[in-house]
Amino acid sequence: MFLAEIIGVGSELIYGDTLDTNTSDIAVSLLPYALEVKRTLRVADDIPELVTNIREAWGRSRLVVLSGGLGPTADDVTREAIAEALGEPLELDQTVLDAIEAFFKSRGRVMAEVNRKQAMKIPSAAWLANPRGTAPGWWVHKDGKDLVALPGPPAEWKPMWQELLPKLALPPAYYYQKTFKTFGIGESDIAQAIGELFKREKGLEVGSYAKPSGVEVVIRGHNPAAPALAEAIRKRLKNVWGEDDDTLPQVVLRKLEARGATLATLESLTGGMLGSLITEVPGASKVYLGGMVAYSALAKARFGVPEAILEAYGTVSEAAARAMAEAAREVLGSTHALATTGVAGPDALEGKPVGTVHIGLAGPGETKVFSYHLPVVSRQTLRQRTAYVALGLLVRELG
Ligand SMILES: NC(=O)c1ccc[n+]([C@@H]2O[C@H](COP(=O)(O)O)[C@@H](O)[C@H]2O)c1
Repeated sequence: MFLAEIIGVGSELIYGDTLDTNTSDIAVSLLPYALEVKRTLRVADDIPELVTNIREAWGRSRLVVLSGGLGPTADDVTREAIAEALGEPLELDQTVLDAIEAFFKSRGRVMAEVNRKQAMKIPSAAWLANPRGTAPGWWVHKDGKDLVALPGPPAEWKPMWQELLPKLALPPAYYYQKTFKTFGIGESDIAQAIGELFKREKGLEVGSYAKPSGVEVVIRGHNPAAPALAEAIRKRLKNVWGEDDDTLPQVVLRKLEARGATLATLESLTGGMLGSLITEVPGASKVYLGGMVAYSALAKARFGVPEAILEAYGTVSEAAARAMAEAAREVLGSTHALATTGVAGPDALEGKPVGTVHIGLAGPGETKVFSYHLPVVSRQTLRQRTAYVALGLLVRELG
């Protein structure tokens, strides 16, 4: 297998002003080829640092892809760094300069002098047109290898890259990937269940990843034995609610729709997150009647939670969660309802510690309440986790 390396360029990637998704998106796009991406880098807008890294990557790899640093300002130095690393001069291309000027004119603006540098390239590079921006990319094919420089904005580089990929004539390879999505079990239990099948060998990799919607198990690799391994792992996993691109809200809605059921929500702790997750799915209206955010005791009472329950047990209680789910089901006339209540912090509430969560699930038969002490990472993650747990519980209940 040949190596491919991907370098994200920009100080903003190092400090997190912009989260780097480009290097992994490019790595994923290379999976169907016989190239191995063993490292991706993020490098500051610093010529010496870039030159060193480009030289190293170019020395050992079949393909080097850079993203970012092709803008017009002083901190955009990818072109200069490639020129120095490959030992070639930068030359102005009048045709490209005219095209950049025309791009500005078409938007009723005048090209600034700084944009001139975007029309510079080294002799061995071919231009990659960028119809969505002013920064054209470069494609260098030299010594049987390729180096590609793409602009940073995804809306600009993605179509350019899609067009270029077939032209690079990269060696194709068999590739398989399967993701199993689980609910309600931890990573260590999953490792236990998978046992000796949890392997990492040449061209075959099993990984488990904790996500807000539960632990995901991924089987991937270029090895033709991958599908059989995935099948064997699937047999050992319990609580799988979906695969690959499935999302929890999607699966909830699909299952409810299949049985002609409808859903309502009454949210306190999650303040609308549950409704928001559900309504992300196109066609949610076929199943989701709606929901209410009842953050105060007053709102809970107005939506039909008996005041006596709130007074006797508090708003963060099993009894409140039960009454909330039943009230939602009653008020909207749905077959099913979910309710959330809990303490997101920073302080304890009603004598209950941060992380206390009660989820009410009302169905045509009975109402169930699930109570948790979720790990307190932050207010936001606790609330998000609660919304996903509520959906996971409903999926499990629906079978
Ligand atoms: N019944 C509920 O779930 C409910 C409603 C309002 C606030 N709270 C909690 O009370 C505490 C104080 O709330 P605020 O930080 O929104 O003022 C937080 O921990 C919050 O999560 C819980």
